[in-house]
Amino acid sequence: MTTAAGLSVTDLSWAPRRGGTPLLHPASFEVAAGRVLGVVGPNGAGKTTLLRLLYRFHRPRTGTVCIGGDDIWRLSATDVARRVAAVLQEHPSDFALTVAEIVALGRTPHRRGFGGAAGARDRDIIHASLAQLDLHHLAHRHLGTLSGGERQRVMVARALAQEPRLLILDEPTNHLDIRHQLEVLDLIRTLPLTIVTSLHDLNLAAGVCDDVLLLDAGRCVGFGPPCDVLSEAALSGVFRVNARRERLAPSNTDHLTFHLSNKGNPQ
Ligand SMILES: Nc1ncnc2c1ncn2[C@@H]1O[C@H](COP(=O)(O)OP(=O)(O)OP(=O)(O)O)[C@@H](O)[C@H]1O
Repeated sequence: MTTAAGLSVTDLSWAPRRGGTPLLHPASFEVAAGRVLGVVGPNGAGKTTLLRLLYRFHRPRTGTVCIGGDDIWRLSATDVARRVAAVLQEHPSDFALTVAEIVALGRTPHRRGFGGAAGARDRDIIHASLAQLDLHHLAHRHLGTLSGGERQRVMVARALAQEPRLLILDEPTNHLDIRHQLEVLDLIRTLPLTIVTSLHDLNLAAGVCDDVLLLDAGRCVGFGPPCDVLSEAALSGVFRVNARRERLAPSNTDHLTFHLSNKGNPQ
């Protein structure tokens, strides 16, 4: 049984070239073990760049990323893979592998030596991961024959099979119909892991995340509970729209709506 690990980010910045313009300006924040952080912001704000730093794809220009108290650049790649799993927007192109084979790849960091045989525990975990994402009926299908939404669920199942302590998700609801969006978000809420997820849908972010981090042109301009960070003023400024927070009846919940500034604001 894995346990969630806290994430601690200190003065983290990144630029593609030494001396180049930073795509992420120094940012510091903490995510306590078991919490869900949503990363939001307009296209090109730096969400994917930040996530890539968290799963050790980019080496920081400045600062550190600590998971469970350890700097990820002081750990081996295998140790990082035992702590962090990432579900990315781009899917692997090994279309000839079956769904079960792709999910089994999630066990790789836990095997002794590459190519080590799967044991009973590996098989149990693969089975449970397929079940959690409702994939058993697709287990023997080749990835290349699946729809975009089915592939997305396979990638989440592979990440769960990795038994990470921190799960990174880049737009996990992409390609998913409303039912599967709700199922993946429900799963996110119930997993006993620390989760960092980018989300474009700000109402989904407000509904599923404990905290949100708002990025604008590579700068962290807000961090905290959704009701504080996703204010009308902040969203209107960052997304250059008129953002309104409205109260829905009869559910009595908040809902954000957006209008282009030059088109007036329906009352
Ligand atoms: N390796 C790179 N070299 C140069 N520019 C890059 C590199 N990676 C990202 N960028 C640029 O950095 C900016 C932020 O990109 P990023 O993918 O992090 O944004 P994002 O917030 O995830 O955007 P979206 O919502 O469109 O997915 C973009 O302008 C992008 O073109």
